[in-house]
Amino acid sequence: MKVHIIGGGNLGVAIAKGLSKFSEGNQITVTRRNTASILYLEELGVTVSTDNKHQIQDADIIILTIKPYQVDTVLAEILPVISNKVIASAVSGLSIENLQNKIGDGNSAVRIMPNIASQFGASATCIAFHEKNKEKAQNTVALFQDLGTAPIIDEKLMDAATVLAASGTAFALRYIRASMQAGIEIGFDWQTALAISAQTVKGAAEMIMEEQVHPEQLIDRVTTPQGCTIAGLNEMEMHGFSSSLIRGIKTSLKQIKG
Ligand SMILES: NC(=O)C1=CN([C@@H]2O[C@H](COP(=O)(O)OP(=O)(O)OC[C@H]3O[C@@H](n4cnc5c(N)ncnc54)[C@H](OP(=O)(O)O)[C@@H]3O)[C@@H](O)[C@H]2O)C=CC1
Ligand SMILES: O=C(O)[C@@H]1CCC=N1
Repeated sequence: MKVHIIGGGNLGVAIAKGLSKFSEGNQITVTRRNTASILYLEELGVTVSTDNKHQIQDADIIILTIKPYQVDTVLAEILPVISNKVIASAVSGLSIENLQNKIGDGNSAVRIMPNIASQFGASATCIAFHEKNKEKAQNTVALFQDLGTAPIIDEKLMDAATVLAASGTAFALRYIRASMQAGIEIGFDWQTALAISAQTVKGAAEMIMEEQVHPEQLIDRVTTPQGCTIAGLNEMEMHGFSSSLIRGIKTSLKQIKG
């Protein structure tokens, strides 16, 4: 597939790198105004351009990874030269209806919410589209399945998906950082503490995905009666571990909804 990514920043580059490594048979173009910092992508076979219209007529999917306030400018530039295109937008807060109105009936809007782990083929990319665009959205779904998981969700959950799956990457990293900091206090240098913390989170996530059970069932396998794990967990909960995460996620959601 010919994939045209407009907005070669944090997310656009992560998707381009992921596609170049985990998805076969694609030709990828990434655009931004100042390309100096992403020219290295050319070594991965990615075309880098400052021209948003560069061979865009040939694209099978146009992916928007720009900020919300950049959308109108970019669309004003590309709409005169495209027709019958799928435009997959990762722009947070931009509804399918709004995007479809902007791009007109001649093109099809799909909403995607990847995260930066796309780069490692490990994103949880939620995807939403209107029923009438179901067929046209299938290429997008296939593409993001190569970059991790790509559940199709009801659009009304898209803001929630943004917080859980995209912001969630930062939340998970903050857990790892805190664990690392504790690791230093109890005797490790930061590199060793970080490596242990990251691998431990990866292992826990792999168990959940493999066994598909409620986390508490696995936690029960770790918590020896009168042992150190339950003592630590109870102390964490006393200080609001779960409730602070839940409150943080709900606050993020409020921020998106405005
Ligand atoms: N970062 C993340 O983890 C996630 C982000 N998102 C959403 O994705 C979008 C992008 O986020 P993020 O990657 O973090 O933002 P960045 O600021 O890192 O990337 C946006 C890019 O767009 C480029 N850009 C701006 N104007 C234009 C233009 N006219 N034509 C072409 N490119 C342009 C900018 O480069 P230049 O200035 O050189 O043109 C910049 O590199 C946002 O809407 C965000 O909400 C969604 C999920 C996850
Ligand atoms: O923080 C943000 O607003 C964007 C959307 C999700 C991840 N980054």
